[in-house]
Amino acid sequence: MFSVTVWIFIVVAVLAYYALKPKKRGIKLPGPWGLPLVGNAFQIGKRMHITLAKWGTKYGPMCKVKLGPIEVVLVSDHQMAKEMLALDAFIGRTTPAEFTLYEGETVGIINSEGEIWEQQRRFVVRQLRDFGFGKTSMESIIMEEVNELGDRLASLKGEPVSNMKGFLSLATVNSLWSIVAGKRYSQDDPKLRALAHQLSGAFNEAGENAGAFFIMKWLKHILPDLSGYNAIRKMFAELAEFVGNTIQEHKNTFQEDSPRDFIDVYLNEIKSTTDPSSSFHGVAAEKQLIGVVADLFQAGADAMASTLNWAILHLISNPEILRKLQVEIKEVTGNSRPVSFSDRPKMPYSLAMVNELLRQTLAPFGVPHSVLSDTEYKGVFFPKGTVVMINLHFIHHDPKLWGDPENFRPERFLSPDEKSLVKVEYLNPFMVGRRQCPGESVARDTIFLFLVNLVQRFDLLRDPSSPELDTEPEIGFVLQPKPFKVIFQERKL
Ligand code: HEM
Repeated sequence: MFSVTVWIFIVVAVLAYYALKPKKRGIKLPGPWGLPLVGNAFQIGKRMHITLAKWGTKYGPMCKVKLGPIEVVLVSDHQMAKEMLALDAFIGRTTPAEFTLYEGETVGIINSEGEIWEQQRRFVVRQLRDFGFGKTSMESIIMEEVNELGDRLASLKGEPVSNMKGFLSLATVNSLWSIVAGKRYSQDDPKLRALAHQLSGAFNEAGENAGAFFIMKWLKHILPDLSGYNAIRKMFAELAEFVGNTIQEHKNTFQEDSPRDFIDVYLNEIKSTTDPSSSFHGVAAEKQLIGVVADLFQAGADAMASTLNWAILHLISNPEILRKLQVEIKEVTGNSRPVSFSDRPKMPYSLAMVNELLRQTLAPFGVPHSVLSDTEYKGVFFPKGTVVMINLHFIHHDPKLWGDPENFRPERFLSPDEKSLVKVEYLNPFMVGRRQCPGESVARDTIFLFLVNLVQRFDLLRDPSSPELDTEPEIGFVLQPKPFKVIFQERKL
């Protein structure tokens, strides 16, 4: 045991150390007071987007929130968000190592930074923009899924559907899988169900159960099962193995001069890369490919299915919107053919509907950013590593910008005569700046084609035996509709 003198010496030494240690400049911003270790976790509660919307109003365009021990700068002003995300200093990522594909290794786009991110992102943006392998176009791939989904819904002959999201997930995973891996399944094939679970469902389940762990990562050492840590690592290991096997199958049948899909084009890029410093060089690049494929599914498949699921719920809650869509579709196609991409310029109401759906904001804060190097913005000092979150749901529901944000009203994106679409600069569901979602056009194209073609073929009705419809989102990281039932009644066109 130490003597009293030694104790006094230790205490004085520790106090002197902290007193004399050079102070790192903190972030000087207003914000709610938090507890040590857990920060504002208890004040935030289960509906984080609602609490952070209140703080956005109370503390202004930039404030400081503590998620566990992590200080986060919350940006609640669209103009500021736009300016900040255009600056190189703010495009870092902050995803904890435990939540990445290979714990602590940088692969793919979403969680990478620097050269790897630049190279992988540039490649993906180019491939998604110039999409087309052989004779396959993006439109034909999406329409194949739209038509099969329509046939499946028609075969129910008016039976209420209680798992609309399930139907939509199979269709959107199938279309992304066709783009990425050149293969589609029948939508009732159990192999597709397994694929959808592996590529996006398991990620959501593991993520939803790990909310507390995300904030308090030390939980993994004491409660690896209960905290969700083990489930997350298992999910990533299975995902990497699954995508790795698909890539191996491609390598076995690969023909350099006739790429069939995204994976083949990527394998070609690896083959032609001679620069050893490139992330496309050699065997290591195959890990990058696994990371990129995993990113495309985790970022894309569920977001599209969930947005369409919201569309169905809003259509049965607002039959007037359904009618307006059907009128526009009839005017453009005469209902004698399906709607195609080329019809879009003549369909302002349908495009406004897509915008209004995206305004609902599935991921209320997008994907958090981090500061790459000490920097100053608007007189505020941001130390390297500061986490920055955009209060996107708040911006998309700020009464000062939208007037009646609580109403679902596609007309807000139309000119007063409702004949043309109006660009609204504070609608940014795909975020802005250098990290802006590279899947925006795939997402918009997919949502548009599914929505208008389903609405052309069916009347959507609420199930009279179901309780009142509720358009408040379910509690969770991602804002999903609460369970509902819908009846698809085929129209006589
Ligand atoms: C409704 C559909 C979608 C929405 C609302 C959406 C939204 C977003 C948002 C908010 C971000 C974060 C941007 C940032 O960090 O500032 C993002 C990133 C990303 N999205 Fe999407 N997305 C959708 C669909 C897709 C699709 C279909 C794909 C792929 C085909 C995709 C691929 C990605 C990727 C790879 C990133 C990471 C970009 C980077 O870190 O550089 N997304 N998305």
